[in-house]
Amino acid sequence: MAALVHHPAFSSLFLYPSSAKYWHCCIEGGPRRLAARTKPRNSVISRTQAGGVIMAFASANDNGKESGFQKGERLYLGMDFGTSGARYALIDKQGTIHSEAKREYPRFMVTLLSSPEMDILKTFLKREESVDWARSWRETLFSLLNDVPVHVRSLVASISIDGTSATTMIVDRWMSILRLFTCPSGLYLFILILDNSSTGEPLWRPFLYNESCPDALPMVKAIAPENHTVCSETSTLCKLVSWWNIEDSNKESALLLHQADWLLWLLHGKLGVSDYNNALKVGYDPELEAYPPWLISQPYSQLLPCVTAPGTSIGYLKEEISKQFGFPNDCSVCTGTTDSIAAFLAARATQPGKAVTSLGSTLAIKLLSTNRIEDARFGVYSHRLDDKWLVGGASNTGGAVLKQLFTDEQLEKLSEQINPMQASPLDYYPLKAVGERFPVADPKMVPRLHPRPESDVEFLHGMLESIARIEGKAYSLLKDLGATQVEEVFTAGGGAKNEKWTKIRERVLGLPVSSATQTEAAYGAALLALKGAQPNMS
Ligand SMILES: Nc1ncnc2c1ncn2[C@@H]1O[C@H](COP(=O)(O)OP(=O)(O)O)[C@@H](O)[C@H]1O
Ligand SMILES: O=C(CO)[C@H](O)[C@H](O)COP(=O)(O)O
Repeated sequence: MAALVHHPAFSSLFLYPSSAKYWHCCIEGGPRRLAARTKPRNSVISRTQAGGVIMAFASANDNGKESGFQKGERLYLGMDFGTSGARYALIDKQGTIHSEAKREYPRFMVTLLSSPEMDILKTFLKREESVDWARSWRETLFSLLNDVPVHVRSLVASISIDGTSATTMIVDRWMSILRLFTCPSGLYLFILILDNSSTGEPLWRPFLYNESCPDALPMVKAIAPENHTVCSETSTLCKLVSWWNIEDSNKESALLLHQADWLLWLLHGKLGVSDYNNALKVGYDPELEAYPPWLISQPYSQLLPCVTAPGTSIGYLKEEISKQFGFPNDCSVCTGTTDSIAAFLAARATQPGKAVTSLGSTLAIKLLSTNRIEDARFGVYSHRLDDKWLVGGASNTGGAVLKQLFTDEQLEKLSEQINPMQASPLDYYPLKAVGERFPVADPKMVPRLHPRPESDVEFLHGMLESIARIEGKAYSLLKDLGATQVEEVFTAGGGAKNEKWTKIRERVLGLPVSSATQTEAAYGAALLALKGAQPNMS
């Protein structure tokens, strides 16, 4: 579909794709702020009207600057767009946190209008409506920018963002304008003018991190090396091929971006830039620092973004945004990474053998290894971290299953009654839905959550211990595949605060397990912003 605009001056016909052709939005309310705090130096704590939200503002001295900053000191903003919500952390060059906040994603529901394409999408989605994730993430991004205390915004030197891995967006690279001219001879002349003012607007709904595209797997396996990372139904490449096979228009102007890439584009305005962590699952080779020939030779390779290292400065914050929010003109925007890599960076583990388990909505494992391991049969792949490799994978087990069964308060109260030194006899495979990615790559794996005992304490104990056993199997698998032997595990994510779970995991893994000093991925993203600001600082 296109919108037609007649321009009397030229009697020209402007044709441009109307980006709203699919969606009719009904809004359920903006991003709900969960919590925010600024480094409590002479802080004033106040409770907002929304109830349950603590806003802590660092007291400002007379000239409105936060007390305690050296002249010329700068701050670095990291944002984490995780599975259930988004957070920011604002740090200084020593890594001290000066402000942080988190928000839940608003659920903007969209009703799929009927059209030939929509019938395809409805069968694809298997439902009549969907969450407008692009709108939700965009609103949350600007709400979080607005949560940064006004009096420190002018100190922000750089921004970076991490997102969920393999969350894939197909966006419009440019506006294509077809111009019709009437010639003196009465002939019509169509001229296609590709206007490279990038729209960046989604051409399709995002494919989320754990979404499977089994239809594309045979085609991907036919071109990629055996057991390559992309040979998984949830890989970014499978999502791209699935879209390519379904969509019959827009291919010439389409571009693939990951969730973090697209959010960063909203800030820097340069479309088509990614990082080698996010690009891993579309087939980018971080060792070659290039897309491999078997991928470049495919017709859809034209959609692939260019790739650079995480924490690379791409450009300055768009002028209209710096003006609107009061960020400085020299605030740079840097490439990001994935949420579990950001969690690893936050833990600041630098020696091979150290590992980070992210106990968020999912269970993501990252073991620092001197050698690269890759085997899609088990959902194992390696992300590059400078000159080493983060070997691991992401299971669909984790906090999202616990959230279905218990509130955070119940988790806290029930966990207090667990004896972590006693093994639970219950053997579950906690999944929210059918399908597992790692350490068993089985898209048909069925959740096992029964039998449920009378006691909720025993039930939770069984859940926590079963997830710990999956974690243990994962680390044993990495060892069997030749990764550096794990010596110590740090924990990130919402589960890191559960001390009883930590002790259960220590017993099951037979390893020292501790909560990372910084457990939020947003802190890792802030370290990337700090890294990206170094050149500007010199
Ligand atoms: N006390 C607790 N014990 C275990 N898990 C917890 C506890 N509190 C919260 N969680 C879990 O942490 C998860 C949220 O962690 P978070 O890192 O914010 O997730 P994500 O970033 O993946 O959305 C929730 O799924 C919740 O069930
Ligand atoms: O589970 C996830 C969402 O939280 C992601 O899959 C997780 O980020 C693991 O992917 P990667 O190892 O590429 O970071």
